[in-house]
Amino acid sequence: MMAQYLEIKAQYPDALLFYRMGDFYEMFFDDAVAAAEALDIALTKRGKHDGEDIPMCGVPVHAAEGYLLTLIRKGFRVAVGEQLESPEEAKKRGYKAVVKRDVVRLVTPGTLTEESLLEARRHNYLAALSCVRDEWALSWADISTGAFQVMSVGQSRIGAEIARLAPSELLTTEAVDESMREVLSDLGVYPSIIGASSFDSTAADTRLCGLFGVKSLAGFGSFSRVELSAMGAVVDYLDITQKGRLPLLQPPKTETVSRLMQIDSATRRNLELTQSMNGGRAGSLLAVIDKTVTAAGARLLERRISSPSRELTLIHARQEAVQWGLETSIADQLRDALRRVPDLDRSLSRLGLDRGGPRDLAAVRNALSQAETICETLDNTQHPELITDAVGSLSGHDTLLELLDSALVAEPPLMLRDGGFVAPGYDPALDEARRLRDEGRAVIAQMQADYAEASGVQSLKIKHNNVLGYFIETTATHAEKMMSAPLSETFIHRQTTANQVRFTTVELSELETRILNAGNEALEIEKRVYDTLKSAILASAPALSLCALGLAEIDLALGLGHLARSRDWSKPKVDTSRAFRIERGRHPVVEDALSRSGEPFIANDCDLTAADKGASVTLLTGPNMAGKSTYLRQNALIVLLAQIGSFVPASAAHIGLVSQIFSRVGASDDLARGRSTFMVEMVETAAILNQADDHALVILDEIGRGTATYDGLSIAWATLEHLQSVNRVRGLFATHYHELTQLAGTLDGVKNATVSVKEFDGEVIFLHEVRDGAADRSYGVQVAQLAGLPKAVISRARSVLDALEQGERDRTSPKALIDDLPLFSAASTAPEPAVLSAADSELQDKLDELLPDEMTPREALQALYELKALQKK
Ligand SMILES: Nc1ncnc2c1ncn2[C@@H]1O[C@H](COP(=O)(O)OP(=O)(O)OP(=O)(O)O)[C@@H](O)[C@H]1O
Repeated sequence: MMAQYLEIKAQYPDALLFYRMGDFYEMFFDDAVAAAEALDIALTKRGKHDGEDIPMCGVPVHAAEGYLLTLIRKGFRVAVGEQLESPEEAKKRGYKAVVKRDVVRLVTPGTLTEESLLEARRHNYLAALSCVRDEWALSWADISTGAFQVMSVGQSRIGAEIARLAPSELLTTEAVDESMREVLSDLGVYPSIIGASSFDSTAADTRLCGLFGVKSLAGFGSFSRVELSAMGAVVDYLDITQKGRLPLLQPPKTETVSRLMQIDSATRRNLELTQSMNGGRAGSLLAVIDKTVTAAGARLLERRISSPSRELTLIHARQEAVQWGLETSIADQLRDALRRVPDLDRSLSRLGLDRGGPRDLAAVRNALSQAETICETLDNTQHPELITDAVGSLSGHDTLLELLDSALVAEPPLMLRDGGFVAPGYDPALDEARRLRDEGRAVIAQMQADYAEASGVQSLKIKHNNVLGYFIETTATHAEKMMSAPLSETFIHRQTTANQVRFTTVELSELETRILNAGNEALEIEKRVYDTLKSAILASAPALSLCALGLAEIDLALGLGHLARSRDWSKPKVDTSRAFRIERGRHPVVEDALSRSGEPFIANDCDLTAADKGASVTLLTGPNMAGKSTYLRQNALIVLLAQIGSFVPASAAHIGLVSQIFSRVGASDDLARGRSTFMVEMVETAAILNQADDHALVILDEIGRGTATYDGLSIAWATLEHLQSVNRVRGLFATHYHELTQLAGTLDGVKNATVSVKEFDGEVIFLHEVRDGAADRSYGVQVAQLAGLPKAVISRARSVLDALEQGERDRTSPKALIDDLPLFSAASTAPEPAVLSAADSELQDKLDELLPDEMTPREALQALYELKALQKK
């Protein structure tokens, strides 16, 4: 057995080998050590190899999925080695023959299909990155839904595209990995390196034609060599991991960079599109706007947010669909029906890989029957084009639906091997076998009663297990009686356990054979029915995928419509101009968070409309905490929402198509890669200045703050000039360098805006209102006070600030000025006690007790005297 193990393991050096032994998957040697630690299970040993103990650990087959999930999440790949014959079959080949085993599947993060291993509302992409003669292409597939795409991409955009797709697994060759290592590790992507032959473009052509059963791929589009190579690698890897069982992939679709709004990975992170800064879905734009009720609808929304469009007709068509979702009077009825739609895509893919079960058949049936209901509700009226197309895909499945309806019970069991999912009346032979089997069971019950009476042992039971089959069981106290004459003539002893004795009888054995035969027969028939139903479903797979997409499209239109209605969003005007006018815009995520604590969000306008060939940049100054970052982000998000076809959180918006969004918001260290905060900021700024075109939207938040004041100011100054004159972008530039506001007077298309605050009694009150003009100061000290800095530090900071500002006005050098400052005043001021003195609190209590409305003038006067006295004390 060990020889067999080692032979199989040698073929999968990079994966853990799950080696099937009866009801367990066992792991040996280093695999066992690694898995025991990762799974937190006991490490034992079994036998010896080269004189050394063999480490071993194992997981029960019935619970294997949970363990697989943990291992995959921890970055392992698992080769599942199954027994390909029964021990009895093996024995026929000789007493010492080892049961045949082989790997039936390599489980990797990008090739999962199990419901429990996948996140329902997220895609699970397997991607391949290829390079042929300096041309690059990415191909990606989600085998759990069948989506399959390819895209040629310039080398500089690879990082951005991978960030958009966020694949669970990326395939490359050694050479590609070497040249892209820095970009990939920046994104936290560690590729699976596979052989260069998987990327061979000629082999890819043959492989793809074979997969789709066509002579030429021309019918799907024309693909370049590098595109073929990337697609071929995906398919070859699927072939390797699925051991020749290829998933149901849809024909490949080409995606073109120029049709999508380009968003680089830093911007994606900063805007928290599908993930918030802390890595989860909660707190992201996606989480706040997702009102879909099906998993496929949610996945469609994720796809849209990750890649907003730049095609006007498509955006308008999507807007129409959302408008329909908002206005239709039957929205609630439709959403109710959609809620009952199971995940058709994922069931289809499991059936395609022969990894499905009766519940997947039922899922297809339930989805089709809901689709029919929805189709009937929608069929007779006029709809926007997108919805009409979607409705069209819902019908035409009557024959399949009727077949599934008549063949399946309402709620089938999980496992095929348990049987019991075919409806009575569907197959006469099955009904007959089941009748025999069930009658047998009734006879057993009768037999138990008879034996109990004949033996006088009332507690006697007839039971069943997989080792003994049917047997008669009594407690050990009756053993002697049962095993002596006359009872021993009927009851044949089989087994004695700690508390029980087990018997059989000739009659019981005969009955068992009858029941077993009938049961087996029933199961065999059910398996045949399963295969027929599965084939019928797979024969309609392309139409079913379209139906799934149609349902998702309707769900998404209703979801975004619901959002627009419930949050009072409006339909933006999107065209090819260079307009950018947002009235009373809001930040959807911040607004959502504030509304939960009952606080209002202050809406703000934004006008970045640019002249034909010019730029339009607003310089935003204002105190800390006033809402500058929120304002910057909200305008970027509104554009993004507009270009996915959604309504936007504003009372009106007019947006000329944006080609790229860039944002530099907030700073983060990348110490692991030896980059300081300032370095990260400069790398990102460089990317913007080198790439932004005149249809880009750029939002920069406090650029240059990570270095000395004058260095930072100069960099910010030059950056702004470059964006205005060379890139000619529409943009927002938040800064604390008030010196920059002078540029508004000199540079065309640059204007100032500020977020207003009120100062009251030395404290700032944030109004969060953006208005024209420049701020005169940052109120940093006041904000620091709000944050709870000790009073002594605050008052010292105030005097330093006053002196510095005075110095600037008098043109004194800061050095001389600082020399003049009372350097030790902070140290000499004793920190103010944080706790009120006894007299203070007495005074406070007295004040609290007074009720002026209920006092006579005399009482009031008296109280005044008392307060005075207390204050003296
Ligand atoms: N328009 C608004 N309406 C209501 N509350 C707002 C608004 N904008 C911002 N806020 C609140 O103010 C807080 C601070 O906002 P933000 O981080 O945008 O300030 P900032 O000006 O960028 O600050 P800093 O300069 O310190 O980075 C937010 O967390 C939010 O709770």
